[in-house]
This record gives sequence, structure tokens and C-alpha cells, in this order.
Amino acid sequence: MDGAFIELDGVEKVFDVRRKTGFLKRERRQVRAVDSISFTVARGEMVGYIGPNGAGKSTTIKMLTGILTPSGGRLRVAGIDPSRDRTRLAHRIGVVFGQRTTLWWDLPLIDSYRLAHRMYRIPDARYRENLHRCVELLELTDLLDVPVRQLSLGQRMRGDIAAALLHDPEVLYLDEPTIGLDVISKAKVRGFLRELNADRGTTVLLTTHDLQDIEQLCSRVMVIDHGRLMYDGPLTGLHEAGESERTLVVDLERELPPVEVPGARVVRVEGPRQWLAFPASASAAPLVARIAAEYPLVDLSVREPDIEAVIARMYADADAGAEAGEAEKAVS
Ligand SMILES: Nc1ncnc2c1ncn2[C@@H]1O[C@H](COP(=O)(O)OP(=O)(O)OP(=O)(O)O)[C@@H](O)[C@H]1O
Repeated sequence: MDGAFIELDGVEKVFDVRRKTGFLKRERRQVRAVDSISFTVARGEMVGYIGPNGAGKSTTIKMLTGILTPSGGRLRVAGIDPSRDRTRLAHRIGVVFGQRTTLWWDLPLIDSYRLAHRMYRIPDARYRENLHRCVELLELTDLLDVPVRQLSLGQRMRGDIAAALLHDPEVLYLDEPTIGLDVISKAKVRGFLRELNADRGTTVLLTTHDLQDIEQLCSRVMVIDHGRLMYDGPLTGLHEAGESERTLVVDLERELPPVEVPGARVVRVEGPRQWLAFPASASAAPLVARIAAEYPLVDLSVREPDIEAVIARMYADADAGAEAGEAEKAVS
């Protein structure tokens, strides 16, 4: 396909798991971590890859890097079969795992970059240019001489992202890049990724549990569960498919009976604080205006639905649909 940079066609990964069930007794079981997944990502796209724990996201990313070999199907990244040509592919991809660092723990940050320079045989001029750009945009100037173990989580994450980009990869896989970061660090990381994608056309595949990462960065999202692709489309479509809800948390001056406003319902009350659920596709502004006009409002915040909740609702709807279908069949 023209422009397809990442291509998966019926890709599978089955793990053989042996479990000790008694003295000399072992049970063999197969885990289908990725179950016939097909999709393509065009050059320059920024796509979210989400799903509950154990859905098969990391396994997919490991196959895309060539660390794991698929059990079946066809997979290509930049025309390369990752598991056959892992070294050649390594020069064209960058990987960041939020929960692990590729940086040298006891050495100053800059030493990890010097090592990457040599390991990837990056031409000197290109290394200097990329390092300069990353250091500037990711605000690393004052951190270069600090041992990695002394960096905060947010600083380390920015350090890791820079390390993944020194060799100018055409595609960047990010696994939970904002996990555990505070609001400001999250904003910095997201801002940088947005610029990277816009300025350099880097293709980005992003795994996250934070729907705001997707909302702010990706025009397309893929949902995987039990190894299968459940949804592929815009985030708004996902909200509609799951009919998800956002929550307005209001702090009133005093304890009051549940707030009554059209378009929202109170789902929890704790003293002067109340939680109101409203459709994710609706704007919070008219609700806020109405509550502010009619109630003694002190403070408020809006909470996004989490990915698990959106997906759970998607299933509930799919199950209800299937049951309705069964019922129809039984009647006819
Ligand atoms: N090396 C392995 N051996 C056996 N089973 C594995 C192995 N790696 C992953 N699995 C299993 O495959 C399934 C998918 O795991 P995977 O790590 O890809 O999920 P994930 O979507 O990345 O989850 P998380 O969000 O928790 O990181 C799980 O059931 C997991 O236990």
C-alpha cells in the first residue's frame, strides 16, 4: 500500500507457558497474546494503541522492533521484516519504554548519548545537530552532567526520549511515555512529540493508559483486547462506541441535596463535594454556567473517563447488541 510504513497482516503471537502444578508435574498452556491483527500506519501518522492490562500491546511493539518473532502472519516496518533484519531496522526506529530506561544509571546523562553516538555509528554532524535540538526542546541543558539516577521521573523520561531520537529514526514507538509524570512534565513531553511529528514527520505509535495523551496527540486510535483489534478510528468515535461519560466534580459552599441540572446526573456525594456524570461528547461549559448561576459554587474540575471504563462500556454495548441479535433470531 502506498505510504504504508507499518504493515501487519493477520499477525499472531502464541506463547507456550509451562506451569508447575505439583512435584514433577507440569501443565502446558498456550497464551494467544496477539490474535490475527491487521492494520497499516502511514508515514507521518501519530496513532494511539490502547487496551487494558494484558491486552497484547507490548507484545505487538516487541514484534515491531524485532525482539519477538510472530507465530504467524506478515509484518513489515519500512519494508523490513523486523525479526529477520533487526539490526538494519534498529537504525530506522526509536523505542521508549516508560517503565524502563535505556540510559546508564550511574553515568551523567551525556555519557549515554555519547554511547548511542558510537553504537548507532551516527555521523558526527548529524549527532551534534540532533543532540542540540533535543537538548533545547526537551530542556535538558542543565541535566547533561547529572547522573541518571539523580534525575526525577519527568527529567529521566525526557532524557530517554532524546536518546531514542539521536539517530533520526523514522518511527518512534512509545510505551506509556507519560506514566507517573506530573501535569507540567506531561505537557512538556506531549508538546515535544507534537512538534517532532509536525516538523520532522516522524511516525509515532503510542501506547498509553492516559486518554489525554491520545486526545492531545493522536487523530487515530486502535483498541486491542485479548489480542484482538476491537476498534480503529478517531477518538471521538471511540467515545460514541462506548457512550463514555466525563465527570464534573463540584465543590459547593456547604452540604446540599444532589444538584439538579439537565444533561447531567449526580453519581456521588461526599459532604459539600458532588460528582456529576455527563456524556463525553457534550461540552462542560453550559453545565458549569448553570451550576454556577444556581448553586453556591466554590471550585470545580472535569475528569476524563479512563480507558478501562471506555472499553468496558464498549463491550457492554457489544454484548447487549449480540444478545438483542440472539433474541431476534430466537423470535424469527
Ligand atoms: N514472554 C511471555 N511468556 C508468556 N506469556 C506472555 C509473555 N509476554 C506476554 N505474555 C502474555 O501475553 C498477554 C499479553 O501481554 P502484553 O504484555 O502484550 O500485554 P499489554 O497489553 O502490554 O499489557 P500491559 O498494559 O499490562 O503492559 C498476557 O496474557 C501476558 O501474560
